[in-house]
Amino acid sequence: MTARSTRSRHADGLRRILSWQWRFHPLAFAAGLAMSFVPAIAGITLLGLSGWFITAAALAGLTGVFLNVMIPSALIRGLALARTFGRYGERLVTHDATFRFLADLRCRIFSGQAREAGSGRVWRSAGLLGRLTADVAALDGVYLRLAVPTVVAAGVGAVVILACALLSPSLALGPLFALVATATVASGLVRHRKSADGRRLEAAQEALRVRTVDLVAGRRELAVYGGLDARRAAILAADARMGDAEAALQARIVRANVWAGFAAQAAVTLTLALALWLVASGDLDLPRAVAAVLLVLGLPEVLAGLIAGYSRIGLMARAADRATARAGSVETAPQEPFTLKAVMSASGEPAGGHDVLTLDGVTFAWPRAARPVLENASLQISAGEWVCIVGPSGSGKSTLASLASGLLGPLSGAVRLGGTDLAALGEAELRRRITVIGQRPALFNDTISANLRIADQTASDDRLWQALEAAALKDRIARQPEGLETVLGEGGLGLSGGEQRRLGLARAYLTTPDLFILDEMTEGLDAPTAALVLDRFTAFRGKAAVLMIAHKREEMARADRVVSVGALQGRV
Ligand SMILES: Nc1ncnc2c1ncn2[C@@H]1O[C@H](COP(=O)(O)OP(=O)(O)OP(=O)(O)O)[C@@H](O)[C@H]1O
Repeated sequence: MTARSTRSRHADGLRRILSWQWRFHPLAFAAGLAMSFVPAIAGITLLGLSGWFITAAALAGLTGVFLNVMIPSALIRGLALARTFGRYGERLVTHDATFRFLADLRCRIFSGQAREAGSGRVWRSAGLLGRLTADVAALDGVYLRLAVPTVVAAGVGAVVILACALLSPSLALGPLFALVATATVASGLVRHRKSADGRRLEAAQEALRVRTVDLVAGRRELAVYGGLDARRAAILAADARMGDAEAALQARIVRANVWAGFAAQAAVTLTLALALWLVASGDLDLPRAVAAVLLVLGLPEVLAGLIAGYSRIGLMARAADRATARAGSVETAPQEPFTLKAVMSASGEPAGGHDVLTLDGVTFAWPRAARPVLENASLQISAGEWVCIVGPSGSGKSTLASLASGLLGPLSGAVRLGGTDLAALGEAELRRRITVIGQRPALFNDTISANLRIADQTASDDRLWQALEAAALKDRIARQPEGLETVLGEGGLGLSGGEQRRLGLARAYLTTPDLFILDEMTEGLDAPTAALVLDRFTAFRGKAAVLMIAHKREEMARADRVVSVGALQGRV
């Protein structure tokens, strides 16, 4: 990719963020910009007017010339109030505009991401989630630290140049120089925004996050196998890299500030010299000369905001590229609302015939895999039918279960529920009609009842006990002094592995889906418990169809049909 195309891509991300913010909240956007001028103009005018007034009053005192003090002192009080309240109002309005926009953008990015995850193009991970939240946080600067300071610096700079030119045309030179020099420093920051430091900082932050999560999640294995020290060293290395990258970035920011400060002081010196020369030559009176110098003296405060914002433009530009790429798919993706009519016929039967689940010529490959896991796989499961999928380890059984449940989307072919493509079903509808029981249920550091009610917020205690009984766990929980209110440790600590799996089953039993998808349901259970769990599930499932990934004979014995994953793809 050429430097020019990368540059325009970066500019595009930032431009799109700004244009979205304008489109979503035009009033707040414009009001924020307008409000930002109030404290800046009031502050700089206050400085110039005060300088003029103090000098003019002193001269009037010395020479006895009449000076109307009422109007300037009233103006000074008014400007001081305008500056204070203007700054408060500006913060309120610009931050409100930004947070409203970010709330929208966050939803767009996350729903775009969910759609992509559903299409199988990417998969969810803690790293990705961290990146997304960091990107959205970085984007609050696009309006607040780039757009507002740029517009304010240009506007206030023009006002000061005009005011100085009205006092004496040559006095416009100082503020003009300050403005051009600051713009040059800012454009240097824009040119360097793709420097390796920013990318290194992001990479180190990500490594730190992922390694810390890994250490916490895997601390038991690491302690058992003696890997804690190596992990700790890896975290410290990422932390050191982050510190180095941050220091390099800060050094550039400091250099930019030094140059901008130098340029501002040079502009003040130039204005002072010109003003003295004009006073000496009798072309300007002293109060106006002081006013001009103080007007230019107030400019660096306004221009400093610009440099501070542009110092972080690289981080913002990369965040904007990633965010717009993700949220962009939401803009273009068809947002067909789910309608019950589209799926069910008047009789309540699935509209597409008697099949509950249809896989039609499904092909799927994991990113970066040499070849597809599944190629042209087809399967039909009728209402109430129990189908077992078997196959050697790594043949793609769990991948098939994820495709059938809509957690992954096929690269080609179609997966349909009751005749409707899964992609066309709303997420809530999909989860209501399909219940997935995976190999390892996610259990939270909360009470047993709260862990169960994830599946149904409104379930009564009686229903929870029924579900626990169906999962062969009722007696075990009833023995706990706190019963349903027993608090589990992180990841279900306090229950054995088999009990944790059965609690996952009990949670699934709070749903009434058309299709259960079971991935090695009785894995890790002893033979009598596995038989009990299968008996209870058989009684519990009612008319729901079942797609079961199975390794055990006892599981296959319950099925109406046993199909190998190879046979689904026409390989027997
Ligand atoms: N998230 C993933 N990213 C990349 N490749 C994956 C991912 N999950 C699975 N695979 C690969 O896809 C192939 C099929 O995996 P899958 O888990 O579907 O097999 P399986 O038949 O369920 O195996 P097992 O019986 O051992 O659970 C394997 O080669 C595996 O390495």
